[in-house]
Amino acid sequence: MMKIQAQSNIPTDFGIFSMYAFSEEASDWNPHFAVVAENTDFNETVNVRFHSECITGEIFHSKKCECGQQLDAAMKFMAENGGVIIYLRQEGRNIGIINKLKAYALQEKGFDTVEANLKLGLPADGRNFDIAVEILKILKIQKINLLTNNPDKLKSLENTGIILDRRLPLEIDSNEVNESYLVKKKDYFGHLLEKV
Ligand SMILES: Nc1nc2c(ncn2[C@@H]2O[C@H](COP(=O)(O)OP(=O)(O)OP(=O)(O)O)[C@@H](O)[C@H]2O)c(=O)[nH]1
Ligand SMILES: [Zn+2]
Repeated sequence: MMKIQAQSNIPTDFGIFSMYAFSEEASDWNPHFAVVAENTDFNETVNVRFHSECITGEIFHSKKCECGQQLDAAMKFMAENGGVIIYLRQEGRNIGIINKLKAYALQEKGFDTVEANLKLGLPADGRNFDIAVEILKILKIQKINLLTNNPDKLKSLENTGIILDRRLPLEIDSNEVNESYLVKKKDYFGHLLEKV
């Protein structure tokens, strides 16, 4: 069973957060995280972001997606309003970084973000958000606002006992590279995007 393996404060440019690592085994090198802003009251409605890992976007500032900017915007929002970022080790919509780089290589040849995954024999989106729900339950969070544009994340809360108060949009302006990626998100995955 997944549980809290460790917890510590981390001072950041946005403020102080408390970082929890979750895994089944303490030896797991890729635990999921809950990153909790100061002044977050778990007994009130809690602002929450489910965020899937994106090494290219978050660490190397790739312009192919908007993940890094979304993570920064979410941290800023949580620092100002209280809340929790649940950081899921679901790199590349859960196909892993090696497969994501293979998918990017196919995208260089003209396949789009969905076609490239399918061409590799992988699902367009291999995630489910049950782990995030499990983390909310471990933290005893009952009622949330979810920062997302992704309808699947909203659906994942149905019949879980977690109450969704509001969806809070987290929309980033497109750049010259990622516009078609964002259009595909909207048209294929049904993301609630208003700027594309
Ligand atoms: N396979 C694949 N994964 C990608 C690609 N571009 C971004 N990703 C991954 O897509 C995921 C995006 O996750 P999130 O930031 O949680 O966002 P989301 O599901 O779009 O929903 P929001 O909550 O609206 O941001 C990350 O795991 C990225 O690594 C791509 O072209 N191919
Ligand atoms: Zn990304």
